[in-house]
Amino acid sequence: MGGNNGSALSGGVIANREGISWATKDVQQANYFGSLTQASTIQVGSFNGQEIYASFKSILPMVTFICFEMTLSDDVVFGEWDISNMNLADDMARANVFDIDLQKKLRPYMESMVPFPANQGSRANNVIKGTKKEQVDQIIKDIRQFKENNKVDKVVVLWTANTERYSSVVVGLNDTMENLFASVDRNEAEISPSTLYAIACILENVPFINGSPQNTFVPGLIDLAIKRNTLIGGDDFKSGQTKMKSVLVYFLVGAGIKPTSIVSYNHLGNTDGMNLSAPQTFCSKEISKSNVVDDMVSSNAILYEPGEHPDHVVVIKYVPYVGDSKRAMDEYTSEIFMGGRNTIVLHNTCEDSLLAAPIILDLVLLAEISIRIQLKAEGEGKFHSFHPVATILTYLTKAPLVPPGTPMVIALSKQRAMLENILRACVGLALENNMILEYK
Ligand SMILES: O=P([O-])([O-])O[C@@H]1[C@@H](O)[C@H](O)[C@@H](O)[C@H](O)[C@@H]1O
Repeated sequence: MGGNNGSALSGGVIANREGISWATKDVQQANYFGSLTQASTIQVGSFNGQEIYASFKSILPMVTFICFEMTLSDDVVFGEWDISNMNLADDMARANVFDIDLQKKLRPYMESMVPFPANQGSRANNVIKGTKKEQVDQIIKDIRQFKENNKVDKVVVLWTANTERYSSVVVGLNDTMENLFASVDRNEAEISPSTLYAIACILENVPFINGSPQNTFVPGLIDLAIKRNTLIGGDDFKSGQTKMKSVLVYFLVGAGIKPTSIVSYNHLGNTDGMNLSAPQTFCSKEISKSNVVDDMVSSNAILYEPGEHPDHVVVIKYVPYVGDSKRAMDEYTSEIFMGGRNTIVLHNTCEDSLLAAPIILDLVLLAEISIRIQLKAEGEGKFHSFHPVATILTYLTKAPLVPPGTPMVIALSKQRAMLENILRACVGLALENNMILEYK
C-alpha cells in the first residue's frame, strides 16, 4: 500500500529480520521513556548475544532517533533495509504505523505471507525479470499459483504499488488492443508495469483495480477489458484531502457560493511521499487530485461562464520525519453575496496507510460483488453483467474511470447514493429517495 519508510528508523538500519523487528520495538520503548539527553547513546537491548545501541538527538518532548549502532555478528548486515522477500510481519515493523502491541498480535497471522516479486524494477528490489511479454506470463503464473496455494475460486488484483508517470497514448502503440499486444511483444518502453499487470489479469479474467493515479488504463487496455468482459476500475484511492474536497466543493457550488481559488498542500514521509517527489510521478497525482474540482465546476453553468474555473493548485512535499502521518492543508476562497469573500481553511493530520487500507478492502469486496450482479432493463430479453469499466467503485476512487460516453459523477454524496441503492436493489429493498413521504 502507499508505503512507509518507518521514520523512527530512517537513519538506516541493519540486521537480519528478527533483529530488525526486535530492535525496532525496543527503540520505540526507549523513545517512550523519553528522558534522554541531547545526542545520547543508550543500550536498547541485545540480539544474538550482541549489544545494540541507539543514538538519539534532541530531548523531550520529542526524541528524534538518528541511527543504530551495534556490534556486528555474521548474520547482521549494516545498511538499508533489505526488503526483498521480506514477509509482511517484518514489513509491518519496518513501516512503523501500528503500535507495538497491535504488531505483536498481528505478527503470527502475517509472518507466513511473502509478496510475489513485482515489476517496478528501478524502484524495488523484489522484482520480476525479463521482457514485458515474459513479465505478463510470470504474473499469470503467479495468479494461478496463488489460486492454487490458497484454494480460492476467485482472485481480485488491486494495484497499490508506487505511482508511475503518465504513459503517452500514441496511435499504433497503445490505442487498440491489437496495438497494445504488439507493443508488449516488441518490449516497448512506454508500456508501464501496471499496464502489464492489468493485461495479465484481463487475460486470466481476474478483476483489476488501479489504486494509484497513473493512466494504467490506456485505450488499448480498456478495449481489451471490454472485449474480454473483465472488470477494471480506478483510479487512485480517494483517501483524505480529495474526499473532503469532493464534499466541500459540491456543497459550496450547490449553495451558490462560488469557489474562486482552491489551494491544497500536503506533506508526508512514507515511500509514497518519496516517490511523489519526482516531477513525473507527481504529475500523475496532480491530475487525479485536480479532476474532482474541474468536473463539478464545469457542470454548473449558473456560477461559471463556459471555460471559467477556480485557480486550483495542488502541492505535495516529501518530509521523511513525519512518516506515514500525512498533513494536509487547504484554503478555499469563494465569492459570496454582493461581492463578499468567504475563506475556509482546513488542516488535517492522519495516517495515510490507515486511510487507504479500508478503501482497499472495500474496493476488492465491491469488485467481487459487482461481477455477480446481473441486470436487464425493461424490454431487454436477457440478463447481462455490469459494464466491465466498473463505475460502482467511483465512491472510493479520486479520478473515476467511466466507460466512454458515460457521465462522470464526482460528488461524493451522489456516488454513495448510487452504491447504496444498487446494493439495496440487490437485496430487494426499495430505493432510498429521501422524500420521507410517509411523514408528510
Ligand atoms: O486522497 P488524498 O488525501 O487527496 O491524496 C493523497 C495525496 O495527497 C498524498 O500525497 C498521497 O501520498 C496519498 O496517497 C493520497 O493520494
